[in-house]
Amino acid sequence: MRDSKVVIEVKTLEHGKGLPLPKYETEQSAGMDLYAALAEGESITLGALERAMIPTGLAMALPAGFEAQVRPRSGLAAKNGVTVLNTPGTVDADYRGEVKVILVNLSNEPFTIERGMRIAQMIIAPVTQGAWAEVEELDETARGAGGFGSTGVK
Ligand SMILES: O=c1ccn([C@H]2C[C@H](O)[C@@H](COP(=O)(O)OP(=O)(O)OP(=O)(O)O)O2)c(=O)[nH]1
Ligand SMILES: [Mg+2]
Repeated sequence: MRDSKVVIEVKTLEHGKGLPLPKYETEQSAGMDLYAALAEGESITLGALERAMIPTGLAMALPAGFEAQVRPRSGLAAKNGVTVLNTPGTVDADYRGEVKVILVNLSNEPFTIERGMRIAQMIIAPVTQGAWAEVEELDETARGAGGFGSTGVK
């Protein structure tokens, strides 16, 4: 395990004040849990198949060459059917707005989100940008144009 961590400038927005900064729950956790920065006493209830953008109260400046991925928490998915609609959400290094989590309730039971709930997790990952090299013909391979189950299921 690398012992150095990527330093991320973070700004706590007014409605995020009083909530802890996201942290790694165990020494080698890949993700930091994101807190719902709803107002005290405010709640959002998602009915079946409903979605909402949940504020985290945080804005950040990732170093160039990194992204943050917003991913579901498995506990919420397994127990409540609640997941991140656009998973993995992409936070670009040049984004300076508030990080938000698009939650969707895929269960038949209503699910209520309150301030301070850990609703998703954020993974910091390196980014590789591609550059096109346009050609008339691509090289031949054994797979060729086969895909979408061309090798079978078993
Ligand atoms: O789960 C997410 C996904 C995105 N974002 C923010 C950060 C990201 O940098 C920006 C744009 O995201 P994306 O490129 O996925 O959305 P888009 O629909 O393509 O919007 P845009 O046209 O602004 O790029 O929105 C979040 O806060 N949470
Ligand atoms: Mg985009």
